[in-house]
Amino acid sequence: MLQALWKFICGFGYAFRGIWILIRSQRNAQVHCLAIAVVLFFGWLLDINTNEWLAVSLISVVVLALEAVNTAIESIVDLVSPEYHPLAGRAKDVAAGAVLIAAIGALIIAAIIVWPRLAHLIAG
Ligand SMILES: Nc1ncnc2c1ncn2[C@@H]1O[C@H](COP(=O)(O)OP(=O)(O)OP(=O)(O)O)[C@@H](O)[C@H]1O
Repeated sequence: MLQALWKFICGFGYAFRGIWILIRSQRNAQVHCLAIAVVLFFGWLLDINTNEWLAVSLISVVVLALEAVNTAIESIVDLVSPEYHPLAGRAKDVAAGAVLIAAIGALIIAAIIVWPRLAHLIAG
């Protein structure tokens, strides 16, 4: 029982180490973190409502989580296929595409939240 609990706690340690590796080594993950900080600041500044906070939080987590999966896929591909192989390239491109899809979704959500306020401001 105690051993199972210790294994469970160690699992968290490995996961936090993974997050640390992601943020320390990946420029894109650092950019995403900065973008999330900017979004949180503007969310506070624009006083967005609960549903908008939910959308912003969810898409931010999805982008960062996909960046982590993309980084893991890149590492595995580099391990098993250090030489050029079309399938290795395909795996990396599709993984990067997943991050891009989420990032485009984040931009669309940001536009949906900001646009009405901007239009209101412009209309005076
Ligand atoms: N082993 C390989 N075989 C075929 N194509 C590859 C291979 N490694 C990389 N590529 C191609 O080069 C592109 C860039 O690969 P790279 O390893 O630099 O990934 P990256 O996404 O730029 O990584 P990072 O975010 O760490 O800079 C890939 O998306 C893929 O198209």
